[in-house]
Amino acid sequence: MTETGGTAPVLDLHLRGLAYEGADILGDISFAIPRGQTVALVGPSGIGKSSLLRIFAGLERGYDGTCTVTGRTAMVFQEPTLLPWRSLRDNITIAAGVSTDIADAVLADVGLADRRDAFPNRLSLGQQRRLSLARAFAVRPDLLLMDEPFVSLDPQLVGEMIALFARLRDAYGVTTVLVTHVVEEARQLADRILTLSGHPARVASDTLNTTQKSGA
Ligand SMILES: Nc1ncnc2c1ncn2[C@@H]1O[C@H](COP(=O)(O)OP(=O)(O)OP(=O)(O)O)[C@@H](O)[C@H]1O
Repeated sequence: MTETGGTAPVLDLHLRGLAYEGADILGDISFAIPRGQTVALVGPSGIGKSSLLRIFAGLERGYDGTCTVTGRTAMVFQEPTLLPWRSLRDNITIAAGVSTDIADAVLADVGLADRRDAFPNRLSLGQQRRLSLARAFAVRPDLLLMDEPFVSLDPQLVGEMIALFARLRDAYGVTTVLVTHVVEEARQLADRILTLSGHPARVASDTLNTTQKSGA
């Protein structure tokens, strides 16, 4: 999945620091992510993984440094954050530039084509997660940010979601940052594993993953 090919990185980070209420959370962290790469961001609870993801998403402004993202971002959260009063299709078309045709195509991609007029509260947890993935892919993001997207699912569903994500990522060729505390998920999905540690957090290791199972 890694395509460096001389193009500008999708993400270029030069962070000098992020503090909340006077407490230094993130320190000096610099790296770039080439187009097409899947990066797993790992580290202990509370280290600042979600904070870093929020910086990438443009949701966190109070940091020192620069973060340049080339193109569109989409985010998949731990919880699906769906709009219960809108149909599945309308949950997807709410994003700017997403037509009903695109919504229907992406719903078919995740196996929910026949449920497009249903409401999210009629879906199983697994279906809700699939809808959440569909919504993110529908905007054709240049950078997909996923914050523990497979948490609190049973092991069979985790396996299905990992396979679905890998299939969509390969089909759409999207660059991804996946926050996870599950080492096996990182090994299965990532081209590269960035580990945060310390207070304030820095990159403790940045390694290419040679054990990735293709197609998950
Ligand atoms: N808006 C905020 N205001 C104050 N402190 C915050 C805020 N957001 C996060 N923190 C603190 O910053 C630190 C890093 O939080 P963050 O959620 O980024 O960690 P994390 O590595 O994603 O943790 P986890 O794996 O448990 O989700 C934690 O100590 C957290 O309590």
